[in-house]
Order: sequence, then structure tokens, then C-alpha cells
Amino acid sequence: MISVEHLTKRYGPHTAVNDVSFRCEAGTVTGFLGPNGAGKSTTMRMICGLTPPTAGAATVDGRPYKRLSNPGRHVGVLLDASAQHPGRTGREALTLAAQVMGVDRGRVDSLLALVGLDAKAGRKRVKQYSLGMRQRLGLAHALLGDPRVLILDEPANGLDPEGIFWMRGVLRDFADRGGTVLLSSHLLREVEAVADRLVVIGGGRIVADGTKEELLAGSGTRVRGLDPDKLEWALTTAGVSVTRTPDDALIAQADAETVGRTAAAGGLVLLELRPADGAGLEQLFLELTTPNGAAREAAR
Ligand SMILES: Nc1ncnc2c1ncn2[C@@H]1O[C@H](COP(=O)(O)OP(=O)(O)OP(=O)(O)O)[C@@H](O)[C@H]1O
Repeated sequence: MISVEHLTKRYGPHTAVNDVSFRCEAGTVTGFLGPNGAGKSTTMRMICGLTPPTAGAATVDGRPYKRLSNPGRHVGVLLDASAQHPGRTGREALTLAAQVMGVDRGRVDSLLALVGLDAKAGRKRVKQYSLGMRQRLGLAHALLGDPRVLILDEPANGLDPEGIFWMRGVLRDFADRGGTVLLSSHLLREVEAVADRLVVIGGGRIVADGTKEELLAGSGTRVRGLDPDKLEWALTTAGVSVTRTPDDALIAQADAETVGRTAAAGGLVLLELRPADGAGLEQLFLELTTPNGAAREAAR
């Protein structure tokens, strides 16, 4: 489990991370989402003891990262895929890490295979690796100590769609076996498919935190009527805020029953009525992470 309590990081007058708290439970994948510069990497670096917080604290399995003995056996970390020594081969890099962690060297080859780096790739120097290959090596490195927790910063960067699909499978399997996964991305679509929970950060603050279902429920109801103008008017008059989609449907900030009853009271014919789907989540994400959206949330 990962617990983040009121983490704050200031660089001079700039607050990169502002009073951030969240938890990642065992058996779940948590997607840590936010646009570039939102504070994801800084938060993850603080969890891993690489950046000292200005205030607040984080623990992994109940202890600060720095107090874990042989941390690689508890937490697999991939913060920067290019951090490996460029002159070593992938296999050498993993073998060395196995020695440091006291892990059986026999795991090196099975992990290279698991992450899709064949024997030839294992013999190549890291400087010859593509970004996708470095991410695969980084994941192998993170898994080497057979940890219970994974912390991965933008691991899908540089992977092709097939690689992203593959990585989702590895992470899902890790969590289904009781592991805890925290993975960051600036792309909602990248984590939506694998994450059980989403923590959204914008401008250094947490702007949304919940299960996908909770966040979707909060993202409203999609409704399409025979007469979109009248429907919009009826909902707005009833105090429900609505936005119009390009296909003349409305995303109403109310549950389906409220929307249906409002339409019925106005004698309006509905063609569609359902919880807002992924599009609603996308809209929520965009809204929450734009400066005005974040300010609106913080003011609530
Ligand atoms: N060492 C540093 N010194 C000064 N400012 C920093 C430092 N590290 C990060 N920042 C600033 O803190 C803010 C958050 O950066 P951070 O890298 O955590 O964001 P991010 O969400 O991970 O985005 P990205 O995906 O672009 O890395 C940014 O404004 C960044 O410029």
C-alpha cells in the first residue's frame, strides 16, 4: 500500500505540489493523471525519497521509502527509462541490479523474456535501445526484486499500441495477484483501461480522486431529445447545468432519473438517456486540468 499525506513541494516561490494526499490499496492499479507540469513526477519522487518534501510525508507498506531495507525487494520503481547506464547491455544492467538486490541471477533471463526483450536485445547496449525498449528494460528492473508495490512514471511513453496493451496486461496481472500499482500518465486513455482508481492532479493540487465508476457518476448523464433546444431549456430552467455535444446530445450534471423526470414534465420525447461514458470522463479530465477548472475545484 502507498499512503501520501499532505505532500507539498516548493521551489522558491513556485509550488510544484500543493497539499497532495491519496492512498493506493493492495490489489489495485491507481492511475495518476495530469497534464505536463502538473506535479506527477515530483510527487512520485517524493514518495521514493528522491526529492525531500517541503511538508507532508509518504509511506510504502507503512514505512517511508528511505527506511525500507533493500527497497527494491519492496517497491519496483521506474521514474526515468533513460536512467540506465548507456554503455551496459540490458542483460548486464539487470545482472548488476540482481547482485545489488541479492536476487537470484536466474531471474534476469526470465524477466527479459517477460518484458519482450529477446536474447539479441539483451546483448545490445542500452544506448542502442529505443525509448520503448528502455521502458521494457525499466519495467524488468522494477520487477526484478519481486516487489509488492510498483511506482511507474509515464511507463507507456515510447511504446507502440501493442506494447501499451501488453504493459496493461502485466500491470493488471501484478495487481490481481495482490500487488499495488501507481502509474502516471498525461493521457487519460492510456490508463483508463487498466486503472481501478484515478487520482487527477492539476496545477500541483488533487482535483479528482475516486474509482472510475465514481468519477463517471460525477460526470453526469448523456441525454438526447427530439427537440434539443427545448430539452436544454427545460433542464436549465430546472437548475441542471448542461453542455452540448457536437451530435446535439446534452451532458447534464444530474442523475438519469432527474433528467428523465424533467423531460417528462415538459412532455419532451427522449431518444437516449444514459450515464455519460468515457467521453464524459475525458471532458471531466480536460475540465479539471485546465487552469480555470482546477481553480473552480479548489474553490469548492
Ligand atoms: N528541480 C526543480 N526545480 C524547479 N522546479 C521544478 C523542479 N522539478 C519540477 N519543477 C517544477 O514543478 C512543476 C511540476 O513538475 P513535474 O515534473 O512534477 O510535473 P509532471 O506532472 O510530472 O509533468 P511532466 O510529465 O512534464 O514531467 C513544474 O512546474 C516544474 O517546472
